[in-house]
Amino acid sequence: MYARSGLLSQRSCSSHGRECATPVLAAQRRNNSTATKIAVEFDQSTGVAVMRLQGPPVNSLSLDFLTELCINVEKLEMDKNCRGLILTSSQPKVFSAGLDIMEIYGKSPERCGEFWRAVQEMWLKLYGSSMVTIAAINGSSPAGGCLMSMTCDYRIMADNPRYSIGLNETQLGIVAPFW
Ligand SMILES: CC/C=C\C/C=C\CCC/C=C/CC(=O)SCCNC(=O)CCNC(=O)[C@H](O)C(C)(C)COP(=O)(O)OP(=O)(O)OC[C@H]1O[C@@H](n2cnc3c(N)ncnc32)[C@H](O)[C@@H]1OP(=O)(O)O
Repeated sequence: MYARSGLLSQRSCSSHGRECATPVLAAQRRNNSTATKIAVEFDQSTGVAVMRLQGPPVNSLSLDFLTELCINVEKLEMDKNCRGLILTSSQPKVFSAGLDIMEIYGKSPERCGEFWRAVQEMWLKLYGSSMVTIAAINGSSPAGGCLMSMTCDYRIMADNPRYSIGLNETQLGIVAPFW
């Protein structure tokens, strides 16, 4: 979902010194899902977009989720009026539970490869963004959730002792591929 006044066209541009993505994007080619796991509100007057993660129950990062996230970041990146992006969660108590472990458990090497490429695409898009990016971490954010927030320029976390954040994935026997 991308809510703002006016239509967002997928044009090539170089405003604000940015090189924009080509109109046909890798993430878009991959996206078959119609469900919306990301809601974006763009405030024209401030130039700041708020991206809410709304994948129940815990915003786990599935291939569909990552694809939708990348498409939305790309769209905002192409909008010369958008200068800032706040990433936050609509789910109670959880920012993101990290990678959807069902996407890697018992899957073929090809499928795992596709999934890890999508993970890489996500953090490269956020880390390389020309927008000022802020993770408003309003819940727990283990492993891939922590990675996602680390790729933002700034992080602010809700002060609640029940919320945790960190790279705990080795406890599950998961080692990120060599990038
Ligand atoms: C620039 C950077 C370069 C390099 C970076 C280097 C390294 C980065 C590597 C990143 C790698 C990441 C790997 C991963 O992310 S693996 C996933 C790790 N995640 C976890 O271990 C989280 C486990 N979950 C929890 O701790 C809790 O669920 C949580 C605190 C998030 C929420 O707790 P709550 O009590 O609110 O809910 P639950 O009842 O526990 O869960 C609800 C249902 O959600 C399911 N669930 C939870 N987490 C996941 C997940 N990750 N994937 C899929 N499903 C998940 C859980 O099983 C429950 O399901 P049901 O039982 O209701 O069916």
